[in-house]
Amino acid sequence: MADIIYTKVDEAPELASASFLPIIRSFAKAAGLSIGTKDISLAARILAHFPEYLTDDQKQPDDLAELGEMVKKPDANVIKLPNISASQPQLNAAIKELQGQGYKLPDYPSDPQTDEEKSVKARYDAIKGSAVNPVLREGNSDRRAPKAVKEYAKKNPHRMGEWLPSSKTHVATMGESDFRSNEKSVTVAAASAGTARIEFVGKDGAATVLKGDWPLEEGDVIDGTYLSVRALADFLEEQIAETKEQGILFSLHMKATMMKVSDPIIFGHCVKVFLKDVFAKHAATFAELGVNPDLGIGDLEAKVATLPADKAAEIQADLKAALDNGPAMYMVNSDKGITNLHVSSDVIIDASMPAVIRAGGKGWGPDGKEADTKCVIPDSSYAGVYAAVIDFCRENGALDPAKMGTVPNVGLMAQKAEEYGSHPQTFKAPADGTIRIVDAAGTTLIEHEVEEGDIWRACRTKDAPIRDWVKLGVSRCRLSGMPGVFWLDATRGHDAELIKKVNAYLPEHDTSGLDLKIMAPTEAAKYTTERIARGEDTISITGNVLRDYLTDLYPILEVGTSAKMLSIVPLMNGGGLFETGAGGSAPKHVQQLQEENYLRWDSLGEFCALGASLEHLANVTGNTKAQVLADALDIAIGKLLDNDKSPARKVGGLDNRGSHFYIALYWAEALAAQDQDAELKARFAPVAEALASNETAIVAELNGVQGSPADTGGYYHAPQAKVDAVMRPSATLNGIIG
Ligand SMILES: NC(=O)C1=CN([C@@H]2O[C@H](COP(=O)(O)OP(=O)(O)OC[C@H]3O[C@@H](n4cnc5c(N)ncnc54)[C@H](OP(=O)(O)O)[C@@H]3O)[C@@H](O)[C@H]2O)C=CC1
Ligand SMILES: O=C(O)CCC(=O)C(=O)O
Ligand SMILES: [Mg+2]
Repeated sequence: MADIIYTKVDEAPELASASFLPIIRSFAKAAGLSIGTKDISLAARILAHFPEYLTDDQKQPDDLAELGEMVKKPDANVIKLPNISASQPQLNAAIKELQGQGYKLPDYPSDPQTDEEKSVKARYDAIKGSAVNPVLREGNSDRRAPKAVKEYAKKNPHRMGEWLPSSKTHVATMGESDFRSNEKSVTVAAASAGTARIEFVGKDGAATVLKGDWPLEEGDVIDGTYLSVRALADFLEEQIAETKEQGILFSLHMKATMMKVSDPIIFGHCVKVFLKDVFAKHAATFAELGVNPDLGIGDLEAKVATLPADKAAEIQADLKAALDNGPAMYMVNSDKGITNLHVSSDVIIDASMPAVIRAGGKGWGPDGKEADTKCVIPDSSYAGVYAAVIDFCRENGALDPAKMGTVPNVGLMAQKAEEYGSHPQTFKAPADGTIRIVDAAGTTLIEHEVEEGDIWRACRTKDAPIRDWVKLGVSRCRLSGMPGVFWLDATRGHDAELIKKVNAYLPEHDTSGLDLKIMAPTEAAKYTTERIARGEDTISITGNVLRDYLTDLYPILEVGTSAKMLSIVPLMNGGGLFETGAGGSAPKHVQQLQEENYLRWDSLGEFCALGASLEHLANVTGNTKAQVLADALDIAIGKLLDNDKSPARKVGGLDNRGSHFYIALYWAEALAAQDQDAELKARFAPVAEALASNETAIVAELNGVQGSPADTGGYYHAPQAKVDAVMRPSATLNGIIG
């Protein structure tokens, strides 16, 4: 096995890897270290699941499954870049691209009839959404801004939009009949351990098993809850009308990728309510076309375009009228007419809400201008966190990155904890009736009365990850000297169970002198935000959803982007998973590369993860050369920041490739300057010299390609040779690295 596994992913980070991975390999080789790769891209995951449709040389191993086993072993050392968590439209597009390249994959069967179609659909559904991270995250999460990054941001504060007291931007949430308010939770007792089932009981008393083999262990915290779709539709209708009266933008913020079963349905309800008249008037045509509102307005438009011209024109006119008559919508791309409701994966709450707050409470309207917006977050479990930060900014003005404190996060996520592991236990109620969890002994643990279409889900949080999370929280507070807040709400079913466990496990650790609190999320957000405004630091110790939300929210306000985060997953069996940054795969960046051969992706997250991975390797194996590489890289990162060699946003500046040249230069210089390892010193002195003396030529070669379109030969499955040609345009640099 290679010493370090670097994942092959999608979109912007994968483009960046084409440029950065050869540099890593070249430096690591000098220390006798090998870097392997595992392909967890969307395309590779599709190909791995359909071998019988492929020729022998098209077949691919299931790298994700292999990695999933690897992370359970003590010697695991994996650098994990962000990958696509595919929405249905993205999955369809990837299948189409692969088919076009000669892979005879089946289409996604939306209405499977035969056994084969059912098997195909089940396999595609397993690839959809957040199908990678939950498999690899066999540990809890430690995300924080590295010291050098935080100091750089204070000295060079990024632009923040102005917050005015008159801002009408606000959060709207249901507050009743939603997941938060219907939640029931129990900690599994010894008598309930074993295989539980989840079943639906109709009004006639007949029971149908929705999920038959749900293994529960003593100590697991399980929750069941549902969101009433009748209440949801009423709520959305009110909010849409109110947005129009308020004269602001309408925006919906969901996590349709990670919450791949529930959130596309909620998104679909919003599409249907927003376009109520269109769906009513054209019900028959939409049924014939197979229109599914969960797939968004984008899919609807594509299907309508296949109709005879006059019919298509009629529906298009009605659609336009509906959009014109409703409140102005928050846009993904106003130039191209892409609305918030086009594709469920275009607006993802962890990235979208912080962007609104960073911009002073503004979103982009259909007229291409910034405006205040209503942020609709239907479920009220965590909506109050954003409301608290928005209220704070409205009252106190924008936070100041030059002065603000920092909010590292310790997140409970191991072993598919909480909501993010709930997909296999999420169901649309087939009719009016009851959904219940029945334990192995036949006792009902949790039950809810539901109406047809209601979205019901059950989550599980295993005991060992909770215990490990409490330990990690205490240890981060001890090491950093910062106070820590457990964001848990005693009035919520699940959190009340967790509070009992936190109180039981805290005494296992030395907490003397530590400032540890438990606060409900909205209060915790207020408290933490008031503290950062005063320049004070606070660790947030949270569940899985808040881990996701807060590790974009605070970093985006503090340092401008979550790309610069150190994102460590200490694996429960002793290995290390090093995630790169806390953000995603930035589809916008790929578009920019295709249009003008400029990649503004910032690889700082990769640099930090690589440093942490090398350090972990040195600690575990005693390889001192790995430690020397890590120390030198740390110096190089500091220098890169000080000298402003991170990518700029626009053509003309230094882009991703240029920043990789500088990290290589500074890394080589630091290795040449150190005295711990003479061999590495001698090896890298001429490399540093060659890079430094060719700086002007290399930067000219790298920047010279900017400004015209770039063709990588594919989006989801681009041929490596073409990507390499685009991403490695400097023959001089390639020569030195090679
Ligand atoms: N760990 C993982 O595997 C994750 C995967 N994802 C997946 O990524 C895809 C896109 O998600 P989305 O919500 O749009 O989030 P992204 O983080 O990909 O994009 C949001 C915006 O954040 C900024 N950004 C993020 N990373 C960087 C970086 N390294 N350098 C510079 N800017 C950056 C960019 O904004 P700007 O340039 O305008 O400032 C970008 O347009 C989805 O498929 C999602 O599921 C999302 C999160 C984590
Ligand atoms: O797995 C995903 O879909 C996204 C993960 C994410 O956003 C995060 O971990 O911060
Ligand atoms: Mg996230």
